Amino acid sequence: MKKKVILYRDIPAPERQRLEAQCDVTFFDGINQDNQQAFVSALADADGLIGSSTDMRPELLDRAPKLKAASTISVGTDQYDLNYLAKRNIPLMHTPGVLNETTADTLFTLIMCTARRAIELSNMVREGRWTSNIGESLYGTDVHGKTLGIIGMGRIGYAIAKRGHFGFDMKIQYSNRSRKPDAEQDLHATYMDMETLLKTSDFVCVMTPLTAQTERLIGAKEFALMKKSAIFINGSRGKVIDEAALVDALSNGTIRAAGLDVFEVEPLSGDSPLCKLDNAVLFPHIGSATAETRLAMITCAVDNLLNALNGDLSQNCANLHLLNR
Ligand SMILES: NC(=O)c1ccc[n+]([C@@H]2O[C@H](COP(=O)([O-])OP(=O)(O)OC[C@H]3O[C@@H](n4cnc5c(N)ncnc54)[C@H](O)[C@@H]3O)[C@@H](O)[C@H]2O)c1
Ligand SMILES: O=C(O)[C@H](O)CO
Repeated sequence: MKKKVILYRDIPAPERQRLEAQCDVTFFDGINQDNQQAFVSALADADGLIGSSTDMRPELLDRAPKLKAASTISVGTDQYDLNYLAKRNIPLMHTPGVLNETTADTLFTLIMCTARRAIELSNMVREGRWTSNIGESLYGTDVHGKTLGIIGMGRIGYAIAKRGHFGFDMKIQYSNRSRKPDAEQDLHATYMDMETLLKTSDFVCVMTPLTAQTERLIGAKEFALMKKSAIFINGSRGKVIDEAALVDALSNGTIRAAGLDVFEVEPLSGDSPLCKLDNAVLFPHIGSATAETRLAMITCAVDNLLNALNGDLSQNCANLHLLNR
Protein backbone atom coordinates (compact mmCIF):
# COMPACT_ATOMS: atom_id res chain seq x y z
CA MET A 1 0.00 0.00 0.00
CA LYS A 2 1.18 3.52 -0.82
CA LYS A 3 2.35 5.69 2.10
CA LYS A 4 0.13 8.65 2.95
CA VAL A 5 1.83 12.04 2.61
CA ILE A 6 0.60 15.56 3.31
CA LEU A 7 2.00 18.22 0.98
CA TYR A 8 1.34 21.52 2.78
CA ARG A 9 2.45 24.03 0.14
CA ASP A 10 2.28 24.18 -3.63
CA ILE A 11 5.16 22.75 -5.66
CA PRO A 12 5.61 22.43 -9.45
CA ALA A 13 3.56 19.67 -11.11
CA PRO A 14 6.52 17.42 -12.10
CA GLU A 15 7.74 17.34 -8.47
CA ARG A 16 4.24 16.64 -7.20
CA GLN A 17 3.93 13.82 -9.75
CA ARG A 18 7.16 12.28 -8.46
CA LEU A 19 5.62 12.18 -5.00
CA GLU A 20 2.31 10.85 -6.30
CA ALA A 21 4.07 8.03 -8.14
CA GLN A 22 5.10 6.58 -4.78
CA CYS A 23 2.69 8.09 -2.25
CA ASP A 24 -0.94 8.85 -1.69
CA VAL A 25 -0.74 12.69 -1.50
CA THR A 26 -3.16 15.04 0.28
CA PHE A 27 -2.50 18.62 -0.79
CA PHE A 28 -3.00 21.86 1.17
CA ASP A 29 -2.09 25.17 -0.47
CA GLY A 30 -0.61 26.48 2.80
CA ILE A 31 -2.31 26.04 6.16
CA ASN A 32 -4.76 28.75 7.18
CA GLN A 33 -7.81 29.21 9.39
CA ASP A 34 -10.12 27.89 6.64
CA ASN A 35 -8.34 24.57 6.12
CA GLN A 36 -6.75 24.02 9.57
CA GLN A 37 -9.44 21.53 10.60
CA ALA A 38 -9.09 19.49 7.41
CA PHE A 39 -5.31 19.52 7.87
CA VAL A 40 -5.62 18.22 11.44
CA SER A 41 -7.96 15.46 10.23
CA ALA A 42 -5.48 14.44 7.52
CA LEU A 43 -2.69 14.24 10.11
CA ALA A 44 -4.43 11.24 11.69
CA ASP A 45 -3.32 8.95 8.83
CA ALA A 46 -0.15 10.71 7.63
CA ASP A 47 3.11 8.77 7.23
CA GLY A 48 4.95 11.78 5.84
CA LEU A 49 4.85 15.59 5.73
CA ILE A 50 6.45 17.93 3.20
CA GLY A 51 6.24 21.72 2.89
CA SER A 52 7.46 24.95 4.43
CA SER A 53 6.40 28.19 6.13
CA THR A 54 4.16 26.58 8.75
CA ASP A 55 5.06 26.07 12.39
CA MET A 56 4.72 22.34 13.11
CA ARG A 57 4.41 22.58 16.87
CA PRO A 58 4.33 19.41 18.99
CA GLU A 59 0.61 19.83 19.88
CA LEU A 60 -0.13 19.70 16.15
CA LEU A 61 2.14 16.74 15.43
CA ASP A 62 0.62 14.85 18.38
CA ARG A 63 -2.33 14.53 16.02
CA ALA A 64 -0.16 12.53 13.60
CA PRO A 65 0.40 9.25 15.49
CA LYS A 66 1.64 7.35 12.39
CA LEU A 67 4.15 9.99 11.25
CA LYS A 68 7.40 8.40 10.02
CA ALA A 69 9.24 11.31 8.38
CA ALA A 70 8.98 15.07 7.79
CA SER A 71 10.70 17.04 5.04
CA THR A 72 11.04 20.82 5.16
CA ILE A 73 11.69 22.78 1.95
CA SER A 74 14.31 24.91 3.71
CA VAL A 75 17.69 24.50 5.33
CA GLY A 76 16.43 26.14 8.53
CA THR A 77 14.70 23.60 10.77
CA ASP A 78 13.24 25.97 13.37
CA GLN A 79 9.64 25.32 12.34
CA TYR A 80 9.98 21.90 13.91
CA ASP A 81 11.02 20.91 17.43
CA LEU A 82 13.96 18.57 16.82
CA ASN A 83 13.89 17.12 20.34
CA TYR A 84 10.19 16.37 20.16
CA LEU A 85 10.68 14.61 16.81
CA ALA A 86 13.64 12.68 18.21
CA LYS A 87 11.56 11.47 21.18
CA ARG A 88 9.18 9.99 18.62
CA ASN A 89 12.13 8.80 16.53
CA ILE A 90 10.92 10.79 13.51
CA PRO A 91 13.61 12.10 11.12
CA LEU A 92 13.43 15.70 9.91
CA MET A 93 14.91 16.14 6.45
CA HIS A 94 16.08 19.57 5.16
CA THR A 95 17.82 21.16 2.15
CA PRO A 96 21.38 22.23 3.02
CA GLY A 97 23.87 23.21 0.32
CA VAL A 98 21.67 23.81 -2.72
CA LEU A 99 20.86 27.37 -1.62
CA ASN A 100 24.27 28.52 -0.33
CA GLU A 101 25.36 30.63 -3.28
CA THR A 102 21.96 32.22 -3.97
CA THR A 103 21.49 33.13 -0.31
CA ALA A 104 25.01 34.57 -0.16
CA ASP A 105 24.21 36.67 -3.26
CA THR A 106 21.15 38.04 -1.44
CA LEU A 107 23.13 38.81 1.71
CA PHE A 108 25.76 40.60 -0.34
CA THR A 109 23.01 42.59 -2.05
CA LEU A 110 21.93 43.71 1.45
CA ILE A 111 25.51 44.69 2.25
CA MET A 112 25.79 46.74 -0.95
CA CYS A 113 22.34 48.33 -0.68
CA THR A 114 22.84 49.46 2.92
CA ALA A 115 26.38 50.73 2.39
CA ARG A 116 25.51 52.65 -0.78
CA ARG A 117 22.02 53.68 0.40
CA ALA A 118 20.73 52.21 -2.87
CA ILE A 119 17.04 51.88 -1.97
CA GLU A 120 16.80 55.26 -0.27
CA LEU A 121 18.43 57.04 -3.23
CA SER A 122 16.49 55.07 -5.82
CA ASN A 123 13.27 56.14 -4.09
CA MET A 124 14.49 59.75 -4.22
CA VAL A 125 14.82 59.47 -8.02
CA ARG A 126 11.45 57.74 -8.50
CA GLU A 127 9.65 60.29 -6.35
CA GLY A 128 11.06 63.25 -8.31
CA ARG A 129 13.21 64.44 -5.40
CA TRP A 130 16.49 64.34 -7.41
CA THR A 131 16.78 68.02 -8.10
CA SER A 132 20.55 68.55 -7.85
CA ASN A 133 23.75 66.53 -7.38
CA ILE A 134 23.60 64.73 -4.08
CA GLY A 135 25.70 66.19 -1.27
CA GLU A 136 27.73 64.75 1.55
CA SER A 137 24.69 64.04 3.73
CA LEU A 138 23.61 61.34 1.24
CA TYR A 139 26.99 59.76 0.55
CA GLY A 140 27.38 56.05 1.15
CA THR A 141 30.32 54.22 2.61
CA ASP A 142 32.78 51.88 0.87
CA VAL A 143 32.42 48.11 1.04
CA HIS A 144 35.73 47.12 -0.58
CA GLY A 145 38.66 46.91 1.78
CA LYS A 146 36.48 46.96 4.93
CA THR A 147 36.22 44.38 7.72
CA LEU A 148 33.43 41.83 7.43
CA GLY A 149 32.51 40.00 10.65
CA ILE A 150 30.47 36.82 10.23
CA ILE A 151 28.62 35.35 13.21
CA GLY A 152 27.84 31.75 12.23
CA MET A 153 30.51 30.69 9.71
CA GLY A 154 28.64 27.70 8.29
CA ARG A 155 27.85 26.88 4.68
CA ILE A 156 26.20 30.23 3.88
CA GLY A 157 28.49 32.28 6.13
CA TYR A 158 31.45 30.87 4.19
CA ALA A 159 29.82 31.73 0.82
CA ILE A 160 29.29 35.34 1.99
CA ALA A 161 32.85 35.59 3.29
CA LYS A 162 34.14 34.19 -0.04
CA ARG A 163 32.44 37.06 -1.87
CA GLY A 164 33.90 39.58 0.56
CA HIS A 165 37.42 38.18 0.36
CA PHE A 166 37.77 37.49 -3.38
CA GLY A 167 35.38 40.09 -4.76
CA PHE A 168 35.84 43.05 -2.43
CA ASP A 169 39.23 42.59 -0.83
CA MET A 170 37.62 42.58 2.60
CA LYS A 171 39.26 41.46 5.82
CA ILE A 172 37.24 38.50 7.12
CA GLN A 173 36.73 37.73 10.80
CA TYR A 174 34.26 35.32 12.36
CA SER A 175 32.84 33.85 15.51
CA ASN A 176 31.33 30.41 15.50
CA ARG A 177 30.78 27.43 17.78
CA SER A 178 33.96 25.89 16.38
CA ARG A 179 36.98 26.92 14.31
CA LYS A 180 36.64 26.68 10.51
CA PRO A 181 40.04 25.72 9.06
CA ASP A 182 38.80 26.03 5.45
CA ALA A 183 37.73 29.66 5.98
CA GLU A 184 41.01 30.42 7.74
CA GLN A 185 43.06 28.85 4.95
CA ASP A 186 41.08 29.88 1.87
CA LEU A 187 39.85 33.32 2.98
CA HIS A 188 42.46 34.23 5.62
CA ALA A 189 39.56 34.53 8.07
CA THR A 190 40.40 35.29 11.71
CA TYR A 191 38.52 33.46 14.48
CA MET A 192 37.55 35.55 17.52
CA ASP A 193 34.99 35.81 20.31
CA MET A 194 31.76 37.59 19.47
CA GLU A 195 32.50 40.62 21.62
CA THR A 196 35.78 41.36 19.81
CA LEU A 197 34.07 40.79 16.47
CA LEU A 198 31.30 43.25 17.33
CA LYS A 199 33.78 45.92 18.42
CA THR A 200 36.03 45.67 15.36
CA SER A 201 33.83 44.89 12.33
CA ASP A 202 32.58 47.43 9.77
CA PHE A 203 29.91 44.96 8.67
CA VAL A 204 28.42 42.46 11.13
CA CYS A 205 26.55 39.66 9.39
CA VAL A 206 24.55 37.07 11.35
CA MET A 207 24.11 33.66 9.72
CA THR A 208 23.48 31.23 12.62
CA PRO A 209 20.44 28.95 12.79
CA LEU A 210 17.67 29.87 15.26
CA THR A 211 18.11 27.64 18.32
CA ALA A 212 17.60 27.98 22.07
CA GLN A 213 21.23 29.23 22.21
CA THR A 214 20.92 31.83 19.44
CA GLU A 215 17.50 33.30 20.27
CA ARG A 216 18.06 37.04 20.91
CA LEU A 217 21.80 36.57 20.51
CA ILE A 218 22.07 40.22 19.40
CA GLY A 219 20.34 42.85 21.54
CA ALA A 220 20.92 46.31 23.02
CA LYS A 221 24.21 45.31 24.69
CA GLU A 222 25.61 43.90 21.42
CA PHE A 223 24.52 46.91 19.31
CA ALA A 224 26.21 49.17 21.86
CA LEU A 225 29.47 47.27 21.37
CA MET A 226 29.47 47.85 17.60
CA LYS A 227 31.18 50.79 15.90
CA LYS A 228 28.97 53.83 15.38
CA SER A 229 29.73 53.39 11.67
CA ALA A 230 28.84 49.67 11.70
CA ILE A 231 26.33 48.14 9.30
CA PHE A 232 24.36 45.20 10.68
CA ILE A 233 23.08 42.44 8.38
CA ASN A 234 20.71 39.63 9.40
CA GLY A 235 20.02 36.71 7.06
CA SER A 236 19.45 34.01 9.68
CA ARG A 237 16.11 34.28 11.47
CA GLY A 238 14.37 37.34 12.94
CA LYS A 239 14.27 35.93 16.46
CA VAL A 240 18.06 35.78 16.58
CA ILE A 241 17.99 39.52 17.24
CA ASP A 242 16.01 41.78 19.55
CA GLU A 243 14.15 43.77 16.90
CA ALA A 244 13.04 46.56 19.28
CA ALA A 245 16.67 47.03 20.35
CA LEU A 246 17.68 47.23 16.67
CA VAL A 247 15.07 49.93 16.02
CA ASP A 248 16.53 51.90 18.95
CA ALA A 249 20.09 51.41 17.70
CA LEU A 250 19.14 52.63 14.21
CA SER A 251 17.09 55.57 15.49
CA ASN A 252 19.68 56.76 18.03
CA GLY A 253 22.71 56.47 15.75
CA THR A 254 24.23 53.65 17.85
CA ILE A 255 24.99 51.99 14.48
CA ARG A 256 24.86 53.37 10.95
CA ALA A 257 22.41 51.08 9.14
CA ALA A 258 20.92 47.59 8.91
CA GLY A 259 20.01 45.21 6.10
CA LEU A 260 17.44 42.57 7.03
CA ASP A 261 16.00 39.60 5.16
CA VAL A 262 14.24 38.09 8.18
CA PHE A 263 12.01 39.43 10.96
CA GLU A 264 10.61 38.43 14.33
CA VAL A 265 7.14 38.17 12.78
CA GLU A 266 6.79 37.49 9.04
CA PRO A 267 5.38 38.96 6.92
CA LEU A 268 6.59 42.20 8.54
CA SER A 269 3.69 44.59 9.12
CA GLY A 270 3.82 47.85 7.18
CA ASP A 271 3.26 49.50 10.58
CA SER A 272 6.58 48.25 11.92
CA PRO A 273 8.86 51.09 13.10
CA LEU A 274 11.53 49.53 10.86
CA CYS A 275 9.53 50.63 7.81
CA LYS A 276 9.93 54.27 8.85
CA LEU A 277 13.72 54.16 8.97
CA ASP A 278 15.69 55.25 5.88
CA ASN A 279 18.76 53.48 7.27
CA ALA A 280 17.06 50.05 7.22
CA VAL A 281 16.98 48.00 4.03
CA LEU A 282 14.20 45.42 4.28
CA PHE A 283 13.81 42.34 2.09
CA PRO A 284 10.81 39.97 2.29
CA HIS A 285 12.76 36.81 3.25
CA ILE A 286 14.17 36.24 -0.26
CA GLY A 287 17.52 34.67 0.60
CA SER A 288 16.97 31.64 -1.63
CA ALA A 289 14.20 33.08 -3.80
CA THR A 290 15.42 32.54 -7.35
CA ALA A 291 13.56 30.23 -9.72
CA GLU A 292 16.56 27.91 -10.05
CA THR A 293 17.30 27.60 -6.36
CA ARG A 294 13.73 27.25 -5.16
CA LEU A 295 13.28 24.40 -7.68
CA ALA A 296 16.51 22.77 -6.50
CA MET A 297 15.26 22.98 -2.89
CA ILE A 298 11.91 21.40 -3.80
CA THR A 299 13.59 18.60 -5.76
CA CYS A 300 15.93 17.98 -2.85
CA ALA A 301 13.04 17.96 -0.33
CA VAL A 302 10.99 15.50 -2.42
CA ASP A 303 14.02 13.19 -2.74
CA ASN A 304 14.61 13.56 1.00
CA LEU A 305 11.07 12.53 1.92
CA LEU A 306 10.99 9.56 -0.46
CA ASN A 307 14.38 8.39 0.83
CA ALA A 308 13.37 8.81 4.48
CA LEU A 309 10.11 6.91 3.99
CA ASN A 310 12.21 4.12 2.46
CA GLY A 311 14.48 4.13 5.52
CA ASP A 312 17.43 5.94 3.88
CA LEU A 313 18.59 8.82 6.09
CA SER A 314 22.11 8.97 4.67
CA GLN A 315 21.64 12.48 3.26
CA ASN A 316 20.13 15.68 4.68
CA CYS A 317 18.68 14.39 7.94
CA ALA A 318 18.78 17.32 10.39
CA ASN A 319 18.23 15.32 13.58
CA LEU A 320 20.08 12.09 12.76
CA HIS A 321 22.33 12.56 15.82
CA LEU A 322 19.25 12.55 18.07
CA LEU A 323 17.53 9.49 16.60
CA ASN A 324 17.60 5.98 17.89
CA ARG A 325 19.01 4.30 14.72
N1 LIG B 1 17.31 34.40 4.69
C1 LIG B 1 17.11 33.25 4.09
O1 LIG B 1 16.35 33.13 3.15
C2 LIG B 1 17.88 32.06 4.57
C3 LIG B 1 18.27 31.10 3.62
C4 LIG B 1 18.96 30.01 4.08
C5 LIG B 1 19.26 29.86 5.41
N2 LIG B 1 18.84 30.80 6.29
C6 LIG B 1 19.18 30.66 7.72
O2 LIG B 1 20.58 30.51 7.82
C7 LIG B 1 20.89 29.48 8.74
C8 LIG B 1 22.25 28.92 8.45
O3 LIG B 1 22.25 28.12 7.30
P1 LIG B 1 23.57 27.27 6.91
O4 LIG B 1 23.18 26.35 5.82
O5 LIG B 1 24.73 28.18 6.70
O6 LIG B 1 23.78 26.44 8.25
P2 LIG B 1 25.12 25.84 8.85
O7 LIG B 1 24.69 24.86 9.86
O8 LIG B 1 26.02 25.40 7.76
O9 LIG B 1 25.81 27.11 9.56
C9 LIG B 1 25.41 27.65 10.76
C10 LIG B 1 26.66 28.00 11.56
O10 LIG B 1 26.24 28.65 12.75
C11 LIG B 1 27.05 28.18 13.81
N3 LIG B 1 26.39 28.35 15.09
C12 LIG B 1 25.33 27.68 15.59
N4 LIG B 1 25.02 28.13 16.80
C13 LIG B 1 25.89 29.12 17.08
C14 LIG B 1 26.10 29.97 18.19
N5 LIG B 1 25.32 29.87 19.28
N6 LIG B 1 27.10 30.87 18.14
C15 LIG B 1 27.91 30.95 17.06
N7 LIG B 1 27.77 30.16 15.98
C16 LIG B 1 26.77 29.25 15.99
C17 LIG B 1 27.29 26.70 13.48
O11 LIG B 1 28.42 26.21 14.15
C18 LIG B 1 27.44 26.76 11.97
O12 LIG B 1 28.81 26.92 11.61
C19 LIG B 1 19.72 28.51 8.59
O13 LIG B 1 19.55 27.72 9.74
C20 LIG B 1 18.55 29.43 8.35
O14 LIG B 1 17.96 29.80 9.58
C21 LIG B 1 18.16 31.89 5.90
O1 LIG C 1 15.93 28.24 5.81
C1 LIG C 1 15.78 28.45 4.59
O2 LIG C 1 16.02 27.59 3.72
C2 LIG C 1 15.30 29.78 4.12
O3 LIG C 1 15.06 30.65 5.15
C3 LIG C 1 14.12 29.66 3.21
O4 LIG C 1 12.98 29.46 3.98
